[in-house]
Formats: sequence, structure tokens, C-alpha cells
Amino acid sequence: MTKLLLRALAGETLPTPPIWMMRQAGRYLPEYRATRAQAGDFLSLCYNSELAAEVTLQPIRRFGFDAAILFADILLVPQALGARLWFAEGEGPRLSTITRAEDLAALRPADAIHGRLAPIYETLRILTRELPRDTALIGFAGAPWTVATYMIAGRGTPDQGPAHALKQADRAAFTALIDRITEATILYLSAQIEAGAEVVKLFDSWAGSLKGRDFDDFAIAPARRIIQALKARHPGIPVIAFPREAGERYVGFARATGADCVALDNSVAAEWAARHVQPDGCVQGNLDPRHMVTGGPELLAEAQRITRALRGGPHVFNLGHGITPDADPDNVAAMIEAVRSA
Ligand SMILES: Cc1c2[nH]c(c1CCC(=O)O)Cc1[nH]c(c(CCC(=O)O)c1C)Cc1[nH]c(c(CCC(=O)O)c1C)Cc1[nH]c(c(C)c1CCC(=O)O)C2
Repeated sequence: MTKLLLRALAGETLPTPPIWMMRQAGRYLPEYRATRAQAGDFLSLCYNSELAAEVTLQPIRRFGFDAAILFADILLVPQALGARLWFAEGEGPRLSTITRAEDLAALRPADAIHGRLAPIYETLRILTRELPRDTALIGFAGAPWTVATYMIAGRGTPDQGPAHALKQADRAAFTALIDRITEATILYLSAQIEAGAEVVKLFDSWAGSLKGRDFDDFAIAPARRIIQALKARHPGIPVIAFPREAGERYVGFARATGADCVALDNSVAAEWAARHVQPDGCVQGNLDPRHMVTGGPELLAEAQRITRALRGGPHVFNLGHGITPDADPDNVAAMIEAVRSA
């Protein structure tokens, strides 16, 4: 196995960690903005396999990352299940809402998603041909809770209030929605692997708002179900789980779900993670994305501190969340240099 990312995910402790970045294909890159303009809008870009493959490759050409992540979005699954989806320019995603059992009944069955998602599988097939041979290809999906928060509210929400409210008011409908997304996610990720994804990542961006038993039931249980199903069908494919802002619940998350790697946001210290999370396996993270805007000696010091803190076990270097549109590409190059010389 020569790809560094696959070696780290298999549990190998490496002298230099593999590096990639959440949202590495994005608006901070002028070449991304040009291709997005050519596609027309963000969703058209996601469904244009040639152009989606092109923007996936852009950060690989520019920076030589160790991994490429499929260009798509976690909200394509709700759309494939029959929700209406659009992006309000400068505001973020909007969806038709799920607030009653009838809304749920109107969704398509999980196995009806592939027609709509076929262009995404084609993007992966193009990438398997075009990526440099040392670059690993990552597929992804949103975790059921995070996807449900958008489907219920019809948009991003600061506290996921509408999803918590439905969970309280109509547990049966809420659970049925989580189950439908879970089933669709298993089928979607399996198809991504069949199209060439060598690793898959589950983004649970709002896991941190689930407390106590809710965290067990709606962050851990669906992830475990998805990972078990994927391991049964594709035993060699590693899974990265990202229960963002899980805090203390990062401890034991890999063991509880079967994930090969846990991605850390930047609210936990790398030194703490080395002691409490890394003994269970690979960790990914966790530089604050704000350093990609501010740069300077602080960026270098932080990148090196994280690299050194996690050097005693398997580690994938990454940001704690996605790079922002106001980031400076020169800071990305400086980060990579700092990690590789730490
Ligand atoms: C919650 C979530 C979404 N999408 C995603 C998440 C989970 C990760 C996280 O917490 O950020 C995941 C995602 N979104 C995108 C990717 C592609 C791969 C990558 O480079 O990381 C991935 C892995 C592209 C994107 N997804 C989006 C963009 C920006 C769209 C544009 O070009 O205008 C990109 C590059 C849009 C998007 N998509 C979503 C939101 C809330 C937004 C609007 C916010 C924003 O504009 O940054 C939903």
C-alpha cells in the first residue's frame, strides 16, 4: 500500500501524516470560482460530472494533497429522496420541510435514489482515471442526524431547534426519517465505493447538539448501522467519522461505531486527543480554519504543535472544519510545508 492516507487509516504511525483539507475545492480558489461560473451555479456544478471532477482535481494540482474528496454535497441525498433543494445565493441551502408524517410518506424509498445520483458516481469514475497514483479518493455523505436537521427545518439552523422539536413531538416520524436517511446513505456510499471511492467519510456536523441518550441513539447508532453494512459489503474500505463538537463523546466513538478514524473539530486539544481518542485508532484534524485566513507565525506554530502532539499514533492532518471563502491559498501552501517539516 503506497497511498499515505490508506496507511494511516489502516493504523500505521507515519513520520509525516497525510494531509488534506475539508472544503479543499471551494471559493477561496480562483480556479474554482471560474469553473463554478462555467457550470452556472453550485448544484449544476455538483451534477456536472466533468466539471465536478475538474474542481476536485484543482487543489490536488495546486497543493499536492494526499487525498482528493469527491465534489458534491450532503444535501444531494435529501434531493434524491424527493425533497426540493436550492441554494439561496449568499445565504445557504433551502429545502422543502418535513414536519408531519405525511411529508415523510411523500418521500421516495431509499433504493430509488440512484437515478438522480448517477452523475455523482460518474464523477468518481472520472477521478479514478485522472488522479495521480499516490492520491487517495474519498467519497462522503452526511450522517443521518445532520441531514435530518436540514430536511426538517428546510435550512441550516444555529441550534437545530426544529429537529429537536420534532424528535420530542413525534418520535415515530422522527425515527422513521432517520431510518430512511440511514438506508439511503448505505446504498449511496456503497455505490460510491463501487464507482471508485477508496475511503468514505460521514459528516455529522451537528452531532454536538445531541446530548446523553440522544447522542447514543442518533449519532452513534445510525453511524454504527451504516459502517456495519458497508464493512459487510466492502470489508477493505476504511471509514472516517466526523461527530463535530462531540467533546467528551469523541472518547470511544470509533469503538462504538466501528469507524477506522475519528475526525476532530478544533474545539478539542490535540494533546488531549492523543491521550483519549488516538489509542482507539487513527485521528484526523484539527487545525482551526481561521489560520487559513490569518496565516503568519501562529499558523506555522499551530500546524506543528498538532503534528507533534499526534505523532505517536496514526494521524491524518486536516482542519477542524471547512476552509472558508476568505482564506488565502498561500496560507494553505505554508501549512503543508509546516506539517511536512515538523
Ligand atoms: C453541512 C454540510 C453541507 N455540505 C457539507 C456539509 C458537512 C460539512 C460541514 O459541516 O461543512 C459537506 C460538503 N460540501 C461540499 C463538500 C465537497 C468536498 C470538499 O471539498 O470538502 C463537502 C464534503 C461542497 C460545498 N458545499 C457548499 C459549497 C459552497 C457553494 C458555492 O460554491 O457557493 C461547497 C464548495 C454549500 C453548502 N453545503 C452545505 C451548506 C450549509 C452550504 C452553504 C455554506 C457555504 O456556502 O459554505 C451543507
